[in-house]
Amino acid sequence: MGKKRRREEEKRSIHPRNKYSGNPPDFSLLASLYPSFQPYVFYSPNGKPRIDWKDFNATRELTRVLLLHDHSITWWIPDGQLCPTVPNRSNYIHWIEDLLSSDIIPREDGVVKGFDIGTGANCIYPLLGASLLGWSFVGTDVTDVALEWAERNVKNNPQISELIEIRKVDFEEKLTDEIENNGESCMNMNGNTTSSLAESCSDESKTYHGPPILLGVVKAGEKFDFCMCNPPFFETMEESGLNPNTSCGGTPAEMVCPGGEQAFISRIIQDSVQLKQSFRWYTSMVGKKSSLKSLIAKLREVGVTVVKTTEFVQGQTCRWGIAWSFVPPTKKIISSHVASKNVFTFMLEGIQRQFSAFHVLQSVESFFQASGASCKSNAALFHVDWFTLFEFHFDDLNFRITVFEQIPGTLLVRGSLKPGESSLPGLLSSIFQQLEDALRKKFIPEKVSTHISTQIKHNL
Ligand SMILES: C[S@@+](CC[C@H](N)C(=O)[O-])C[C@H]1O[C@@H](n2cnc3c(N)ncnc32)[C@H](O)[C@@H]1O
Repeated sequence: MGKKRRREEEKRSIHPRNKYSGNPPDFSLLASLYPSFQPYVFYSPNGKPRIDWKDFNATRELTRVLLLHDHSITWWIPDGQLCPTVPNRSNYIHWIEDLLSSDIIPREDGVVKGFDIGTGANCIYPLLGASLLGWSFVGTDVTDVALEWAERNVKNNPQISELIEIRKVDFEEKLTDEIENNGESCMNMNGNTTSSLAESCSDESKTYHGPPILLGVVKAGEKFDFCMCNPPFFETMEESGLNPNTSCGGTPAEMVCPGGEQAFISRIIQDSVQLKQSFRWYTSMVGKKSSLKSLIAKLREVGVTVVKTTEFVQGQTCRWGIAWSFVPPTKKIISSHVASKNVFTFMLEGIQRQFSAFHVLQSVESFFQASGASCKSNAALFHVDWFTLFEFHFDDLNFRITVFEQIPGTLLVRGSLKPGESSLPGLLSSIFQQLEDALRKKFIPEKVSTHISTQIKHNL
């Protein structure tokens, strides 16, 4: 990879507020300051300090010294437990920070309260969130080793320990319920997947049968600003492609769950439907793009008000973040027709749920075809931050219509002249008005349409 490309990759992979953005860990400096790190550092022929990323002891020691040096956190995990990379994990924290400070949903003041699903022995998110941003956390887990070490990691940091509660997911009772209601569960009492049970669950491979995640763990009346989760991504250890004893560690209890991430996050979605606004934002990491797409489809079905996604590039791997909310979005009253000389836009709000951006695009196409124009549609692929982009060209006028899906039920329709074109803006404006009328008529129930246009009138 060329230098320029590598720099671009690095830029893409790290959040601008991340401590390590433009300032990667200096192994040489760390080795000189922390003698215990020294044995893991070697120098490549060009004199660059390196560590062996396949050596669990090296990655664990790096995490330990980074947390100590840059965050004043005292930290440790036992052999084989999942070892987090500090810069990567910080990206997720900063993304949540962005969500909380955006005005997508109304902001709230006060100490931010987070809920870390499956905090692990490493307890990385609460430790980072509390030390970087002063957030308070409930961190949950199911395994004894995770709970014991998460507690230790909190207690060893008295400067933030008041901010973090480690909560055991009490699933013995629930397990009994599950057995009564659903037959067998796929987890044993220590949160490990037992192979015979896992096999017996394979028929319902995408259904989660494990311990509770949010419902039954969140206490009555509790409110959180967000939940976050680095879920067990895989259905089997083979799928994870990881040897539990190498590199960044990861035991089956940490990496695997029957049905994989799809089942695990689907349960979070199910729980969120019950808990609704007990959380302002529900979020999770997602490991596969295919899961991301079907999770977004599920979210549409359950009627969330907002969905956001992001991409986390982590070395060779790419992960996604998904966030949703049931809090009504901050209403942005946008003038029905914002027109510059060459760009025309309007919002379609309150679209009936059975219609997607794709249906709107098809109608745009039919609208132009009906008037004899020749057009070519191009459904481009799904993008970061969940807007779906479709383009098509109205050849004679060299006009492009783009339909952006902003949040479920709200689309932005944008029409623009191709760069360098100076066609007849008056004509375009009139065509665009007719298009808006046709789309409103087709996709927006009359009541909503009247309500929105009244609001627009009052706010102009
Ligand atoms: C991939 S690890 C993530 C650990 C840590 N958060 C990190 O990012 O490195 C997933 C964790 O979820 C835990 N877990 C599995 N099922 C759970 C449940 N129902 N509730 C809470 N934690 C669970 C596992 O024990 C494991 O520690």
